[in-house]
Amino acid sequence: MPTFELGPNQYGKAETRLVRVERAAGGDRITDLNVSVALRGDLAASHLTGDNAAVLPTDTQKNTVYAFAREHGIAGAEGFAARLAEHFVATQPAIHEARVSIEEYPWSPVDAAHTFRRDGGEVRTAVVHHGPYGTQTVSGVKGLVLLKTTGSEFHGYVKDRYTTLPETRDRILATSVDATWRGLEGCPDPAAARAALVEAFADTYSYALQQTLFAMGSRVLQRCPEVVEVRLSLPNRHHFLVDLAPFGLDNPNEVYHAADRPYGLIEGVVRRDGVEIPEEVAWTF
Ligand SMILES: O=c1[nH]c(=O)c2[nH]c(=O)[nH]c2[nH]1
Repeated sequence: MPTFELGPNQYGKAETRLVRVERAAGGDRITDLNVSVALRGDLAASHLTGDNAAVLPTDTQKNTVYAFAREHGIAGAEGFAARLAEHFVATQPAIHEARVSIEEYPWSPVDAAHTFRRDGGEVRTAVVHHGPYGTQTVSGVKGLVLLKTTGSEFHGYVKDRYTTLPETRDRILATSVDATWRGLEGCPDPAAARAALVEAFADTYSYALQQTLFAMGSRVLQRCPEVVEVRLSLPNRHHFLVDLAPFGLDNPNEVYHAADRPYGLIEGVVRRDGVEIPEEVAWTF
């Protein structure tokens, strides 16, 4: 008779959508979040026998997210996530670790009163793990789309019998930045890190997206002294010059085909030298 055992497990309310309005005479402000809670602890009984004595319902977790937004405000995704994570561990004897992941959707005011415009597809991210190891915060940005029309070359690469790509001394460089960064203590300023990414993409003369990746990660480390590690995932959004010769037209770097796939995917981690970086807490299955 085969026997089975329960492996790692976690549970929680995923994707609680929360919009908070701060009403003010000078113009309202909104915070638009997608909050996911995951809890770990002594939860085997629920899985093995259906004994829910240690289970804080996911519905209650969702209510806690809304109640905390009212009681404590939000004041930054990282702080809000940490407050929630600490609450679940502090108040539930069976819960030893909590992870709160937040996606924040940025909105800009279109007037000085109460109308807003969603800022493209860009998302801010914050993930807080809280447990016996303390509190670890990983901040980030997803879908930050950047493009430069020049200042990018690509040549000198390996050529074999399958290579058709022409070398270029002038190309469009475009990407959609997914980045995370973490610090040794406290939570680094997410706006400063984001600004550093954009600035380095813009002012780095690029011979490869790989080089731009390192420059972007390095700039975050320069600008944010608390950050020890930056992870970047950069799809190369290829823009191919269209051959207009069949129509009797030249194409002096003007008309491009923006290909959506396949795309090169350049990924890497940039770390601060000589600093002991604590192992990242990441729950996986
Ligand atoms: O910046 C680039 N890096 C590459 O590795 C690569 N490969 C490719 O086909 N184009 C590019 N561009």
